[in-house]
Amino acid sequence: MIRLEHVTKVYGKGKNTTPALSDLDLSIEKGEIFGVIGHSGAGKSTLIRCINLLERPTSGHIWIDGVDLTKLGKGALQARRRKIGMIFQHFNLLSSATVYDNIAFPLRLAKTPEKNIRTRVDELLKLVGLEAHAQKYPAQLSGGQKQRVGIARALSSDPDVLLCDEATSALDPQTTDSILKLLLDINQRFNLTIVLITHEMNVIQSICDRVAVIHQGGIVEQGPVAEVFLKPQHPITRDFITRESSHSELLDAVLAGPHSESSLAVKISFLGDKTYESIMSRTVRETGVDFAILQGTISTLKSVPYGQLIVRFDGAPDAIQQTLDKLTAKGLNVEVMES
Ligand SMILES: Nc1ncnc2c1ncn2[C@@H]1O[C@H](COP(=O)(O)OP(=O)(O)OP(=O)(O)O)[C@@H](O)[C@H]1O
Repeated sequence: MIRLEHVTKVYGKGKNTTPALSDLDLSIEKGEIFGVIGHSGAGKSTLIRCINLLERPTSGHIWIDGVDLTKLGKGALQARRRKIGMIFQHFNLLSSATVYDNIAFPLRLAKTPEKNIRTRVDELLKLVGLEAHAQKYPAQLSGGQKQRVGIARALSSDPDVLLCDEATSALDPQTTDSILKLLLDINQRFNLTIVLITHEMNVIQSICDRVAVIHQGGIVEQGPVAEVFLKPQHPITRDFITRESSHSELLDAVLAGPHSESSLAVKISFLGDKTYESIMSRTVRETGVDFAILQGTISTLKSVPYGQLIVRFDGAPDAIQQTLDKLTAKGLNVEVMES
């Protein structure tokens, strides 16, 4: 549905230029929630703003439903943009307008009759759970409520794509969860394609179907979220995932602590039903190695259970290797740790 082809963006002119995106290709399917994650300055905002041409690429093409946006004239681009909603980290609401008027704003711009506006705004207020706040001003709302207004406003012209620019970065964890749930609900109810950028892996983990990791203006890794979590290939991806799984200094200390020469620290990841099976105990019974649990976590990737166990195996090297092979053959992801 959305395709970025050889997109390059360089800010500035002459000697004073900053490269932001370099020959970037990306495909996003209709109805999916696609996350782009990267560190500060990686090019996330530039990328998402290129999708609706808020930022025009220096070169390359942006295709949406087979139409190259970079080739559209002003009027046609404006019409297409109306079908691409966007929400922002700092909400970008009109402070002097009520919640109702903020949501009505794009409809008034499009010269929609007031009667139709009322029906649509009432629907949207209900959808985002703000029926009781229609006449309030943004300053009277919490961050989460402001973002709900942002979402309602973005949906007012019934878009087929919603772009989310760090939409939860200014919110506390609990409010973040409620906004992510709302986005997931909207995606499922209306088959709306959602593209979000974030620097937080938990956002990707909670609602995304696929993820791309951006670094220095290029995509270094992408795939279904479960696949990328289980087998991260690029060091930047590993870094994001490790931090998310609370790979703490405490764990580093435990890994470096006293242990026998014959032991080996291993990270084992489980997905789906395997999370509940007693694969570990059955395997070590077969191979005769001992193990100590150093850390264990369980969470979900969207709604799929996902577990991670860091253990230290103790036994003959052959028996440990056999254990690792058996765990891998049983579908677990096994990664030997450094110390
Ligand atoms: N308007 C601009 N003019 C000049 N350089 C810019 C502009 N906007 C972004 N850049 C530069 O482009 C690069 C990518 O910036 P971008 O904002 O896209 O990254 P980001 O991943 O969104 O970062 P952050 O998470 O900090 O917002 C950075 O080097 C940044 O300094």
